[in-house]
Amino acid sequence: MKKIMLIGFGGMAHEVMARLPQGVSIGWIVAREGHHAAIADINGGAVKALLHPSECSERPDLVLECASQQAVREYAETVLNRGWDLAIASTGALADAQLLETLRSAARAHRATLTILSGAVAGMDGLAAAREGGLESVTYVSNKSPASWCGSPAEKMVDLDNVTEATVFFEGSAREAARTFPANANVAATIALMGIGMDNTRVQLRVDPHTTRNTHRIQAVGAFGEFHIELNGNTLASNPKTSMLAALSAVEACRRLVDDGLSA
Ligand SMILES: NC(=O)C1=CN([C@@H]2O[C@H](COP(=O)(O)OP(=O)(O)OC[C@H]3O[C@@H](n4cnc5c(N)ncnc54)[C@H](OP(=O)(O)O)[C@@H]3O)[C@@H](O)[C@H]2O)C=CC1
Ligand SMILES: O=C([O-])CC(=O)C(=O)O
Repeated sequence: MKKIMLIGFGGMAHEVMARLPQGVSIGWIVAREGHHAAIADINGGAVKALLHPSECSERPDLVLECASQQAVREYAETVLNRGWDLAIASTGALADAQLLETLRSAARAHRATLTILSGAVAGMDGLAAAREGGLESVTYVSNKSPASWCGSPAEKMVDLDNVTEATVFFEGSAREAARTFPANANVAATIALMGIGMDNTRVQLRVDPHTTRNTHRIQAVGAFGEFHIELNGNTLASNPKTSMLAALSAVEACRRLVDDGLSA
């Protein structure tokens, strides 16, 4: 049985717990103290609640971050310095070039892997392959409902309650997008990390009162040719900011621990 550590106890973490592949169990959950009683109730006390990964004295088979960019800043280096493999959802934390370098060198030094979950988008394998031949441009457009942008800085850029048609409220680099919208624009950072980088990836963020889905459009142009991907993702019932596919990419990372044979 593979035993993983979850970081976070919100929408994505609950989806992972509900869909955990056979042969994988959750040994530890890093969460704020307010969640510890609920964690202690899972599977008759089989899961240990922690305030920090350093409280764990065993080696998890995988540490899965489903929390926030702040959580990546707080815990990722500790995890990698112990030589534990880490997969992150809050990829926008890596818009901080210094943190990215720190985590890369910790992973190299301790023979751990730092996996960027594909999250809410598809095509990251093709984008990384295209990069090998040279990419000219990568653009990303995110289109979400007002509920998705609620609680984000979008509130100050557009009137979310009264918007009547799809409206662009942000244009800039992936680095700016990921930093400004930490709970909504991790996808911009993921695309940048797999493609032409944080400063060269152009991003447009839109609010659309006529949708309930999170739509991600990627256009990549390079020596390989050109691709356009449009993904219309359903959101989690528990969190309209988060696409179900993002949670499913975390589930798939767990499945890789037990499936051998074919790999994408
Ligand atoms: N790469 C991608 O495509 C995507 C990435 N994401 C990222 O995944 C994250 C999780 O999504 P989701 O589960 O839907 O979000 P939720 O807001 O539903 O849950 C986040 C959980 O993480 C906890 N948390 C946040 N920061 C910390 C911390 N520093 N220490 C301990 N616990 C922490 C929260 O604690 P509390 O309840 O105490 O506040 C909460 O339990 C998002 O914030 C976003 O960064 C999301 C969607 C797509
Ligand atoms: O889940 C999504 O559609 C995207 C998201 O929140 C993010 O990029 O942070």
